[in-house]
Amino acid sequence: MDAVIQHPRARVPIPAPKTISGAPKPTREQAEAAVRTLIAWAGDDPTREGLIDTPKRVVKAYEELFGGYAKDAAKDLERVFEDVAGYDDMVVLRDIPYFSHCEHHMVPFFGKAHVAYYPSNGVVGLSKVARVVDTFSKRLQTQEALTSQIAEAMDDSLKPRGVAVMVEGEHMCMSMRGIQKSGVSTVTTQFTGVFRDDPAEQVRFITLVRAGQPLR
Ligand SMILES: Nc1nc2c(ncn2[C@@H]2O[C@H](COP(=O)(O)OP(=O)(O)OP(=O)(O)O)[C@@H](O)[C@H]2O)c(=O)[nH]1
Ligand SMILES: [Zn+2]
Repeated sequence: MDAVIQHPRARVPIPAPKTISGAPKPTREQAEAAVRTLIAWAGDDPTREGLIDTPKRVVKAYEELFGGYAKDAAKDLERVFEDVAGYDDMVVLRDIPYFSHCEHHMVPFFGKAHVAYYPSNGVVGLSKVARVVDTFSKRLQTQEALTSQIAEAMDDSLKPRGVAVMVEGEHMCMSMRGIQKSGVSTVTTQFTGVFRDDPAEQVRFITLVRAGQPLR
C-alpha cells in the first residue's frame, strides 16, 4: 500500500510524493544530509558557520531548478484558441531562454530554444510554449532528449500539421571541467509532420529563427 501523509486540514489523504520511477521521494532531511555529505566530499566542513544553512538553501534551490518534475506539459497546452481568423501559417517562438542540468554531471547547460508549429485546430497561448520548454528543461536532461520531448508534447497535445524545435546550448560540463572547451554551441533539431517531410519547411524555419541575427 502507498504511504500517505495526512494533513490536519485535508479532507482526503495526500499521497506521499514519489520520484519519476515511482520510488518514494526522499524527505527534505534526507536531501539535506546528502548535501552535507557532498560538502564533506568536496573537502570542506559542513558544520562551519558559512556552510551551516547551505544544505537547506541547496534543497530549496533544487525545488526550483528541478521544478519540471512536478509539471505536466499536456496541462500547459490544454487551452486552445480556435478562433484565429483563418490563420494557418507557421507560428515561431524564437530565442526562448532555458536553463537545464545535464544528466551525466548534474551541472548546468543553457541557451535558447526555438519552437515552431503549423496550427491545424487552432493556436495555443504563446506563453504556454515557453512553459513547455521550462517544464522539460527543469529536469535532468540531455540536450537531445530535451529537444525531442518539447516536439513530442507539442505534437501530442496540439495535433498540428508539424512541429520544429531547435535547441542551442552551452554545456558547463565541457566548459568548467573535463575537456574545458568554453564557447562551444551544441545545436539539436527535431522535426515532425510537414517539417520532417519537406526540407524546404526546415529551411523556412531556420531562416525565420536566424532572421535579424548577425551571420556567424
Ligand atoms: N549527447 C550528449 N552528451 C552530453 C550531454 N551533456 C553532456 N554530455 C556528454 O556526456 C559524456 C559523458 O561521458 P563519460 O565518459 O561517461 O563521462 P566523463 O568521463 O565525465 O566524460 P568527459 O566529459 O569527457 O570528461 C561527455 O562526453 C559529455 O560531454 C548532452 O546533452 N548530450
Ligand atoms: Zn555533463
